[in-house]
Amino acid sequence: MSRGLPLTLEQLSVGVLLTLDLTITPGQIVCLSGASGSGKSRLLRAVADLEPHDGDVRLGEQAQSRMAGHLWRRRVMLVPAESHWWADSVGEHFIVEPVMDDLAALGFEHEVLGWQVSRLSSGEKQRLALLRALCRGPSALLLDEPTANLDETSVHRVETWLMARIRQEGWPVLWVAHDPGQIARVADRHLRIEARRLVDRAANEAASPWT
Ligand SMILES: Nc1ncnc2c1ncn2[C@@H]1O[C@H](COP(=O)(O)OP(=O)(O)OP(=O)(O)O)[C@@H](O)[C@H]1O
Repeated sequence: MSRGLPLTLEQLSVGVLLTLDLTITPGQIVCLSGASGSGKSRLLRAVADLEPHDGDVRLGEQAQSRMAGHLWRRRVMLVPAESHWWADSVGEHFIVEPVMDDLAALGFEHEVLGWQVSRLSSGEKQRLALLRALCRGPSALLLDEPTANLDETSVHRVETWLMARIRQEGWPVLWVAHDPGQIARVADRHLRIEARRLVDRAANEAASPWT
């Protein structure tokens, strides 16, 4: 591992969130929790340079402010809670064809690439959007509730697959999660938005999703 680059938030502020400083090391999963509307998705969008913000983000030595947004997002890959699909078939959305091991790990056969997007369930869309993002060769991942639409078995399957790929590739990861069980399973560090700041919480600390 550790062939990846660190992702560093420097004096970042977006919306009501106060200035944030954070370094995510290669292969590290930082889970981000917080009440609904506390600013988790906006923070991820700012790190992806999709939302106006103050401060800067660095991937290794590369500053977001000195790179075109579309090039930055190829490296710092946001997987939003709601995936976007623009072509008719699943396969048309993959720049690089996924390997069988990854398809199988997510519960798909190769033929899924020929399926029409219109027939996909919300859980199938979510798993395929994750796979599509990882196939693009990112250097860092921003995951916004990546298992929100999945049943319990699929949640565990996706977590196992994601963690293995993250460790293998050395991606720094910011992962928005509501479920304390998931945070306990996947987080190397747990940050919670409280009173407009990021507060360190124990990864296995139970937290009400409403507070
Ligand atoms: N472009 C914008 N301009 C102003 N306010 C915005 C903008 N986008 C989002 N907001 C507001 O910022 C707040 C944080 O939104 P955000 O989507 O980040 O919440 P969240 O923590 O991800 O919530 P949830 O867990 O419900 O998804 C919300 O009150 C939202 O209405």
